[in-house]
Amino acid sequence: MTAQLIDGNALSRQLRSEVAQRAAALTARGHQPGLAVILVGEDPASAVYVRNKVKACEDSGVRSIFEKYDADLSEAALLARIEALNADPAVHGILVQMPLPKHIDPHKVIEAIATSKDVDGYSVLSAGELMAGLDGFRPCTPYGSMKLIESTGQSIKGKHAVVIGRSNTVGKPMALLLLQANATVTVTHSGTPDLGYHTRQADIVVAAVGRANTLTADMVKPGAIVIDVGINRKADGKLCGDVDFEGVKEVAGWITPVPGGVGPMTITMLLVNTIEAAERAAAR
Ligand SMILES: NC(=O)C1=CN([C@@H]2O[C@H](COP(=O)(O)OP(=O)(O)OC[C@H]3O[C@@H](n4cnc5c(N)ncnc54)[C@H](OP(=O)(O)O)[C@@H]3O)[C@@H](O)[C@H]2O)C=CC1
Ligand SMILES: Nc1nc(=O)c2c([nH]1)NC[C@@H]1CN(c3ccc(C(=O)N[C@@H](CCC(=O)O)C(=O)O)cc3)C=[N+]21
Ligand SMILES: [Mg+2]
Repeated sequence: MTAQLIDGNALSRQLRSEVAQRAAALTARGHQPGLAVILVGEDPASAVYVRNKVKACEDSGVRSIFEKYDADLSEAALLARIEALNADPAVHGILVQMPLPKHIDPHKVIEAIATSKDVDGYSVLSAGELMAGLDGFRPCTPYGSMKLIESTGQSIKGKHAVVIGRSNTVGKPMALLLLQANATVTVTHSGTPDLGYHTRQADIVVAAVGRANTLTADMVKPGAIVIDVGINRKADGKLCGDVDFEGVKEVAGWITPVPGGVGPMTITMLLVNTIEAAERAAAR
């Protein structure tokens, strides 16, 4: 192995100890931060992620309000719950786990969440704030991926970053954050004819596709920083990312593992956003 491992669990531990200090300070002033996490339906992966989020809250002194509903919950009932949480001063962040059952419009749900509590950074207004370079909640996965890149100590300015994937929650905001850090950014997607042509020029690659082995060793420039957002389940039940870790680690300069890379950082940045929301509320 020539690449250095970027340890998302270790970086999460560091950042979560800061979160815990800020949570304790708020709690001492009578403003314990609170995060509402809503899960609708029985998706097993969602259940694991939600459990991780609730546990991370408990470990950091953030109060979690976990609400689990059957898959047949009506859209109107979910919107009513969000209205109630919007109005609850003890709730500073609201997260509705995606994906939702088909009869519920995710856009309606996301836009129902008060912008001041949109700790996922999924709303149109939060996305617009990011695009405009204004302060707002940044989506947790790209935000955490930036922290992982920064943890290498390498300057981002002037580097060529290639993002694979253009979803509203990962690829697009990732590209904007890299652009804000003065990288030269290329965004690729399923319509990109020769992915390797682009990634071979990249000093930084962020893979967010949802397909194992999308990035292989022959597609990576020696010394590159490789961030693997993908979460895929192999036939043996184990998790893997979008990157052929075994091959790419022999070429890259830095690489994140799956599990233990971006996943824990997503949860950490959710806590950071929640603390930020609680601090803003306490200052009002
Ligand atoms: N670790 C974490 O915390 C998180 C992990 N994830 C994981 O990250 C992955 C991506 O998530 P998400 O962005 O929500 O997924 P989406 O399915 O919404 O987006 C996938 C993107 O990949 C692109 N794509 C598909 N095939 C190719 C290809 N062959 N070459 C290049 N691009 C391709 C798609 O292109 P097009 O737009 O043209 O369809 C699309 O833009 C998933 O595995 C997901 O589970 C997601 C969130 C958090
Ligand atoms: N409203 C909303 N916000 C989200 O942030 C959101 C979402 N919906 N829907 C699904 C995706 C996915 N996501 C992950 C979070 C943690 C891990 C995570 O903890 N991963 C561990 C492994 C977990 C396991 O063992 O399965 C790791 O990579 O080490 C993964 C993925 C958040 N998402
Ligand atoms: Mg997120």
